[in-house]
Amino acid sequence: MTCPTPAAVRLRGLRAAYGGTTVLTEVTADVPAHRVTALVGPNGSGKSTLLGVIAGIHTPMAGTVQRTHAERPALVVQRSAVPDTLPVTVRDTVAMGRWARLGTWRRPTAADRAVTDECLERLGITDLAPRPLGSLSGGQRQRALIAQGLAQRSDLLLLDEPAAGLDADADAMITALLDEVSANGTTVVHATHDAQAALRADHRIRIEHGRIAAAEPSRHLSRPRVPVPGSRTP
Ligand SMILES: Nc1ncnc2c1ncn2[C@@H]1O[C@H](COP(=O)(O)OP(=O)(O)OP(=O)(O)O)[C@@H](O)[C@H]1O
Repeated sequence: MTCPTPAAVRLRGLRAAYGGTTVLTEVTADVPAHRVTALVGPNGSGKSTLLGVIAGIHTPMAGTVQRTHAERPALVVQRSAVPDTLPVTVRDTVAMGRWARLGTWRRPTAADRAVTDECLERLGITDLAPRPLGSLSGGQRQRALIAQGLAQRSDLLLLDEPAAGLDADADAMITALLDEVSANGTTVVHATHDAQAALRADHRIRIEHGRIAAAEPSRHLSRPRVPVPGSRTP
């Protein structure tokens, strides 16, 4: 199913599997550029797998993923995917978001450190920066992972249930953040079980049993947006 605005990601006839088990079948959909798309569906329907395929970390068995983005996608995983024992601080975790841009040998510049500071601040975790990641609560850790995703400054931001387990204030903050990021030119896709969060998105793709069940724009999609080149902000 396609959407009426320019697509940032075009998925055509995708099939994805783990070992011999197919979990996505004939997935065809478009992700609108510079908008927030909510990926919805029941547990096990294939949302995380599809995010992995879009991010390029899960290779599909068939079909194509066409991305119009210039930059490597930023994927924010669920906090449960990060081991408690990882011996890094919150600042290290967020700074890792800069690694893809740094390359192997370059040291972080003042600009890289400024982006890290900005993302810590944006997620309200500056005071947690020196703490080991493993010592944080689930919600605090989730914020750190989102800050890491923002620090990549990618034009395609993918998030797997970013607000799961967050309190109401943090949930509202994440929603506002995703809107702000997309308004500044980044394409956002987030998997969610939150019906309200899905309704607030510009566009929704519903997956059931590994197949696209529906793709529907909201009224917001006709809202004019003027992305400002180079001004993607956390
Ligand atoms: N690493 C894996 N190895 C084998 N099977 C997997 C793996 N990861 C996911 N699966 C299976 O693939 C299917 C889709 O899982 P996926 O995590 O993509 O669903 P989801 O919609 O994100 O679920 P949830 O809402 O519970 O997070 C499920 O049947 C799941 O059991």
